[in-house]
Amino acid sequence: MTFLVIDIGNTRLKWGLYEQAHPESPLLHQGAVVLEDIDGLWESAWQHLPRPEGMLGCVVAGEAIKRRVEEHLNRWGLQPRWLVATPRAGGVNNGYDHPHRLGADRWAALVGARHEALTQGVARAAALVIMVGTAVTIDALDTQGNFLGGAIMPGFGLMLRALETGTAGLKVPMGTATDFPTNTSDALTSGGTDAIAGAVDRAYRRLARREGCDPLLLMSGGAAPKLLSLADELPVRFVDHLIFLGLLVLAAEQGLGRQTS
Ligand SMILES: Nc1ncnc2c1ncn2[C@@H]1O[C@H](COP(=O)(O)OP(=O)(O)O)[C@@H](O)[C@H]1O
Ligand SMILES: CC(C)(COP(=O)(O)O)[C@@H](O)C(=O)NCCC(=O)O
Ligand SMILES: [K+]
Repeated sequence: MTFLVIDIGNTRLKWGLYEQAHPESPLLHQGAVVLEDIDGLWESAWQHLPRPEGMLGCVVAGEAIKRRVEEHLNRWGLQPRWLVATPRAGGVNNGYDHPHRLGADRWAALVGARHEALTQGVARAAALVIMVGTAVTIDALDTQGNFLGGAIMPGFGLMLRALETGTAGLKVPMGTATDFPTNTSDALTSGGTDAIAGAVDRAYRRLARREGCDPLLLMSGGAAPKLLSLADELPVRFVDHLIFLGLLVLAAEQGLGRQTS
């Protein structure tokens, strides 16, 4: 069999085709498209895949996008299943005031992170989960797998666009992050990088203090490579497929391996 996982964010749809609905399953095929190109997803990629026997997805991009993807899934006769955050699943307790209002992508990433943390040994099982996409989220898991809460801030693109539209003098090309920027492009890129890195640093220290140990620091998302330099200061691990991993853990738990259409 094969099992499809989908992560639809506010910028891109990411998909992965796995051998089975299981966290240790091999990844067979994967791809990503920006939301503007979603209508071509069947012709460009999915029609060439072996038909998945089941799927689980998370979507934070809204109903219209979700329905367009469901039309593609229908061509396989595949019943769409979209994750909603719950009070407890995949070994994680959801501490959000209204658990179901937590973004499904954050929920999947937390479940994936908990799975990662446990495979590293209980002493280091607290984790900080950073997703760097359209927005940046910084979510904390304690040593027991309780999601304590987490912050949302604008991602690189949103920060730059806000500065561009809100000022007259900041319409410049992308720059490079440096310690002491000496031109507008570098100043903007450095500002965005420091804003995110500084927020991560604060959250990391806060969680370490609370849990009395060094948390696992996991970073994922399309723009995570822009924060590579953070590894000079913090023990950050870049993980490619944290959301896919969480979706597989949850799919296995829900017995979605063999869905009927
Ligand atoms: N081909 C690409 N098209 C658009 N953004 C890209 C691309 N490659 C990397 N990125 C970066 O990744 C970010 C989107 O990351 P992603 O995790 O897909 O976000 P989301 O889950 O919010 O859709 C963009 O803001 C951009 O910085
Ligand atoms: C925080 C998010 C906008 C992140 O979206 P992304 O950057 O992945 O496109 C998304 O997880 C969301 O809409 N969450 C719902 C609100 C919440 O989590 O509190
Ligand atoms: K995301």
